[in-house]
Amino acid sequence: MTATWAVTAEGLVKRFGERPVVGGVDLRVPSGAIYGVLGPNGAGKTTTLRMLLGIIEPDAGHRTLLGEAVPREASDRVGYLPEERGLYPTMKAREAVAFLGALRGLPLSEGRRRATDLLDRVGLGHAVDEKIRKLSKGMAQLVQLLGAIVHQPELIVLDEPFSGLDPVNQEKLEALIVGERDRGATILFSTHVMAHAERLCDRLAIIAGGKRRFEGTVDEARATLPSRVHYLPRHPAPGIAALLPADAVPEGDGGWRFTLPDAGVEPVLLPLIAAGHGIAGLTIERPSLHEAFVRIVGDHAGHDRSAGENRA
Ligand SMILES: Nc1ncnc2c1ncn2[C@@H]1O[C@H](COP(=O)(O)OP(=O)(O)OP(=O)(O)O)[C@@H](O)[C@H]1O
Repeated sequence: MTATWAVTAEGLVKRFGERPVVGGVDLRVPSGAIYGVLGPNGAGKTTTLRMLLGIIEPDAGHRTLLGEAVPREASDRVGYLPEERGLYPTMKAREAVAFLGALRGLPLSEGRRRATDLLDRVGLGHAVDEKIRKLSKGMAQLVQLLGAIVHQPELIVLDEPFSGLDPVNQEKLEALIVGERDRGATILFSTHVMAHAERLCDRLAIIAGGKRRFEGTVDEARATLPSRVHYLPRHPAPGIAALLPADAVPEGDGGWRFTLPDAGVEPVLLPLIAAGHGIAGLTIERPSLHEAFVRIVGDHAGHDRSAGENRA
């Protein structure tokens, strides 16, 4: 049966001691989507993923994984890159990938065949017979990631998969994630780097302070902040400020910046043109996901920072 939702969670709660680290998170990850769980350090992303996978039990709430109410029953259909990286240092790269696949039910011979192709795809074809301890940290991380997808799981869960990778390997990983989605898999990954989420996510949730603060598409997240207008008059002259919106501020280049009014920019421009100021330049700047994230988590960042410090 193909579930509409690869993952669902309702009111997930986890306490460590007295402190609720996850305080009632709801999630619905559509099958076949790339879904990002975004949040600052200490927000509760890893704890949430671990509860979804059945690695730890929630103190309250319900979740389903590929339609299973007991997540472990779906484990052969899931691939997982945990936050803690680690492979047997004496194992060779191809063997390590095949071994991780075998843990999820893939025959070793098939795992080795697929491992060779996968390693080639990420530019590690030369390292198939290299021992893990001889690989760089980033290369070993890619090997571990291939081990999470070699059995072609329906759901791939990646905890901060981009951290520790150089820009070239980050691009390879992005391509790999898109390739897996195109194969039909669902990808759920956590990150606090907005650029990857902005490029990859079909949908995303932002959690901070153990609570979900936003759920939707990247565009919907960006639309939580108004767009800004940069207007450069052709003929700046005294009195122009009176024709501009109240929040307009002058810029060093002779232009003005203001919030895009609900009615659009035209009602602002028409009087400026009529008064002879003209238009030498006009840009409507949409907020980035980074800016939306900072605003959405802003109120809760202090709490999350102190939580992160507690752990260190
Ligand atoms: N086993 C544990 N015992 C006690 N506290 C824990 C445990 N695991 C996590 N925490 C605390 O729970 C909070 C959330 O941690 P978690 O790792 O889920 O956050 P995160 O969003 O993944 O953070 P990061 O981006 O820094 O990895 C942190 O304050 C952390 O110290």
